[in-house]
Amino acid sequence: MKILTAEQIREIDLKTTTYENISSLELMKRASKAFFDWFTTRFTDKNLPVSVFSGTGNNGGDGLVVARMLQKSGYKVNVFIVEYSQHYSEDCAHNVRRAKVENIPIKKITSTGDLPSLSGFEIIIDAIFGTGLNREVTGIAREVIEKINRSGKKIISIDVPSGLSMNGKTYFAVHATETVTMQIPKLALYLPDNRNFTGEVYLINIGLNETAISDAKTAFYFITKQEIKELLKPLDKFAHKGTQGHSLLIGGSIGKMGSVCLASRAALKTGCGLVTAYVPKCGTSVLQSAFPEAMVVEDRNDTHITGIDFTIHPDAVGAGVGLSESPETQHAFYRFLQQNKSPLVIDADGLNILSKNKEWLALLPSRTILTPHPKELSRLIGVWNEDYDKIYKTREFAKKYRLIIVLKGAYTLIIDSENVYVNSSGTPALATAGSGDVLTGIITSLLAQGYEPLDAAKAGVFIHGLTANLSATKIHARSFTASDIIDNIGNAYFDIEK
Ligand SMILES: NC(=O)C1=CN([C@@H]2O[C@H](COP(=O)(O)OP(=O)(O)OC[C@H]3O[C@@H](n4cnc5c(N)ncnc54)[C@H](O)[C@@H]3O)[C@@H](O)[C@H]2O)[C@@H](O)CC1
Ligand SMILES: Nc1ncnc2c1ncn2[C@@H]1O[C@H](COP(=O)(O)OP(=O)(O)O)[C@@H](O)[C@H]1O
Ligand SMILES: [K+]
Repeated sequence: MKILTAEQIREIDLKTTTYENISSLELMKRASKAFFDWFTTRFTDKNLPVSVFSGTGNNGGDGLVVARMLQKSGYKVNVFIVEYSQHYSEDCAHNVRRAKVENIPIKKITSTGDLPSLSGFEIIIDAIFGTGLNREVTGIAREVIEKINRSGKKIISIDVPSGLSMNGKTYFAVHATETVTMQIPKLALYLPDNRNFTGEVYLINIGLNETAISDAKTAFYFITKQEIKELLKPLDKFAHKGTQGHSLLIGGSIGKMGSVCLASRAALKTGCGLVTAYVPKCGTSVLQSAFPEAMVVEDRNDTHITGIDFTIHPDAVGAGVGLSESPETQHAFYRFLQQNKSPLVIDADGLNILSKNKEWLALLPSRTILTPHPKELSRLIGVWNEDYDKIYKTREFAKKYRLIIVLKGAYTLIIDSENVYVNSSGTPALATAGSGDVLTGIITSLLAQGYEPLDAAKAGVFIHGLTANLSATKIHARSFTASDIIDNIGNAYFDIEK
């Protein structure tokens, strides 16, 4: 699904009205009805008093239509018009008149003295600014937003939290508890710098014209379940373990063998036919008792890897989990990179070793997948000022070395030399020890099964996150573990193929 800019969305709004021969007012009604449907499903108690804060643009217009629909269906609604400008958009002005006719209590806020008490309200609907914001919020709008943010009430933002910048760092905006955005994902809603503004983000379909959307050009995408469903390969009736791919996981050192166990088990549960772990001697019995399905190739050294020598021919290699950064291990890793021809995933200490020896990046096969968390990424590319800067620097880095970067986080980003994909699955339950090791195993397995590296990264990250969504009502987020991710990979496949 495309992520688009405010300008592109404006153009799609316009094309929708032209292609479908409807007025902009009609489109506003469609959008507001979609929000109303979401809201009335989410808040079924009509006695909860609702206040709608609307601006004077089309986002304010949406708020006014929503207020009318809510009052009509029995909710107690008050509207406050934040008059930051005396210029009203045509559709907003029309809906102010309609709201007055329908006797909705409306109060204008033009100066500090007009600020209302919020104590009588349970829910605040924020329709002050949408994607039309083009400068920092000042004056009365700022005062209102400060007051809303201090209220401690539930704040539901229409389209975007008012004040959120669509193309740069945001310093001041509504702190929404939930944001209900109109059909098209906006990048700003998924960036960690904005986590205090957006709250939980929901996408609602407002019936924008599909041709208009498909005409828009972008380098940013939001990964959906449907896309992952389309890229998964069917299981061949005559499949046998030799046709399903062989994953090799290289890693582990004394005290850190669990990481390789997790990655190897995740690889097998993701569906490759064979899994081999390459570990130091101390790891062999750990692996073979914890995970009998895996084969083990043993390093000559006891505590950490000192020479990566094997005779098997893996279809994909995942290297780095629990590896350690001892000088002998670094040297072994270097020699491995010089000889390796298999598709490759590198995580954890594998990334740290590369950060210390950046010239080795040139040895990586084209489309190698690196899976850093933000700290590991900064060791590779240096520091960044804010999220947009981080994304552009990462894309440059991916381009320079022809890599695919999986930047882990709440909305994991998959970045190659051209495009940026935002993952849509996952919950904070995934913030648990070994979660990243499991991801490495999943992606390595998909690579071994013959998926293109970008598809393996996208599907792997989505499946990993989905295990947490599917377990949300069965395992409390606080007690969800990396092993629970592995145990739910099958359920994730079921859910995607549904
Ligand atoms: N065609 C329509 O009627 C549709 C309307 N939609 C809604 O329309 C919104 C966009 O509406 P608009 O483009 O009218 O803009 P907004 O309602 O987001 O912005 C309000 C107005 O304030 C002005 N402004 C911008 N920054 C300001 C600042 N810091 N201080 C004071 N004034 C400022 C702008 O010139 C703009 O006219 C979307 O977010 C969405 O909610 C869409 O949902 C669906 C289609
Ligand atoms: N709040 C969150 N929401 C969704 N996913 C998360 C969240 N926190 C962490 N994750 C995911 O969990 C994994 C953690 O990986 P990593 O930091 O390498 O952990 P570890 O080193 O413990 O294995 C990543 O895939 C990341 O995207
Ligand atoms: K808003």
